[in-house]
Amino acid sequence: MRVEHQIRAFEQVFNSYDGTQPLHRFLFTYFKQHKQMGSSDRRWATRYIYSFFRLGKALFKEDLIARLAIADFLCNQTVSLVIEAKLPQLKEQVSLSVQEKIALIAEQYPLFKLSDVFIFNENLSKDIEKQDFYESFFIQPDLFLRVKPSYVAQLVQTLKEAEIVVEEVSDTTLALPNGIKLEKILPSQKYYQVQDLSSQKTGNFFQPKKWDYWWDCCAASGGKSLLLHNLEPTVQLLVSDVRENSLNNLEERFGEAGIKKYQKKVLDLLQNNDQDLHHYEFDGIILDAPCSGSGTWGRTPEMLYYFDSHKISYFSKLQTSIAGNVVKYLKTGKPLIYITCSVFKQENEDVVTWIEENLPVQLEKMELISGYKDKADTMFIARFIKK
Ligand SMILES: C[S@@+](CC[C@H](N)C(=O)[O-])C[C@H]1O[C@@H](n2cnc3c(N)ncnc32)[C@H](O)[C@@H]1O
Repeated sequence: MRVEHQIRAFEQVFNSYDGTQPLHRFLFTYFKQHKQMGSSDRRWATRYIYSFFRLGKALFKEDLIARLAIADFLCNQTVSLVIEAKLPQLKEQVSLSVQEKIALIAEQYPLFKLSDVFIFNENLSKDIEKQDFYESFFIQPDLFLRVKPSYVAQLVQTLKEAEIVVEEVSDTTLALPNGIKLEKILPSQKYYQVQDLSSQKTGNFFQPKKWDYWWDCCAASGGKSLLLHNLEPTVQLLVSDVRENSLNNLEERFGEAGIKKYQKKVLDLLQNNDQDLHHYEFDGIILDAPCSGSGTWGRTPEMLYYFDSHKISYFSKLQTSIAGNVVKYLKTGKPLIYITCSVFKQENEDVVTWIEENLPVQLEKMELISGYKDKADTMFIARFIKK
């Protein structure tokens, strides 16, 4: 009976969700509207729906609940009622590694193809190691903190006292399991920022100089600006975004981090902004471009199921247009940092080629930051120098 109850709850969630909003937001509203679901019901429905989407389009023609059982088996280290009911022959193997479990599923379901987990294969950036990348979808990424070095020990102790498993990835980075209510354990963000490991690594490309004037032109809530400030606190900053809301969040985060001196503008970079910017000349521009976000789908696996590949060329056009509109405000000899959290060639290498061919800059270096190996996001970064 209980397994049928869980399956019914899963089916109702699955049938009510159409992929138009992020799954976590949908679930928040859904559970509010279905008050009869107790905390255990909510927990199981959440585990099942997330596991289900992590399977992407693999075994698409199989029965829905058989796919749920397979997905739940691949994504979790503990047995569920659905695994017991639908895959009883594998329930003893649930704590094996993802690779071993994939091999077992492939043995029992000859039509299983790992590449169907991520069906947008032909579009991948060239440095993605496909096998590792596909396998990464069955493991939930970690939550990463960027911490001021002198506060690492203190933070680690507080987290351990709260019985959180914490890994010191570097002398400024901590990794925690996802789903922790961090604001309850570490309420002040004065000494740390939540920032993905790969996003932290983009800082290696910035190389700011003392008293430089930089523009973070797609700043959103300021992740890259905070990183830049951390690397070189004397840098003067202009932050802009088309969304005023995001800049309000930025203001709050900057306040908490103690950054007071910066300029902020709401700018649509698809428009001509000369009226606002004609006298500006920057020593560095960070273009953390709007993109498909495909390097972050380990956190939003519903996208494996609902993403429409036509959007890739839409983003690619947006990226080249924005690049074309910002480069003129860069001083000669100074860097343009182009960043995406995408795994698609059209948003990464192809945009780099377009920029090199059409704008007065020269590529210095580029890199795919393969977060899929580190339970982190996958990102792409290129550093150009203005000619
Ligand atoms: C990847 S996010 C930036 C993330 C941010 N840099 C960080 O580290 O947290 C891309 C941003 O580009 C902004 N954007 C999209 N279209 C834009 C446009 N036409 N002009 C300016 N900003 C735009 C979005 O609002 C979004 O905040």
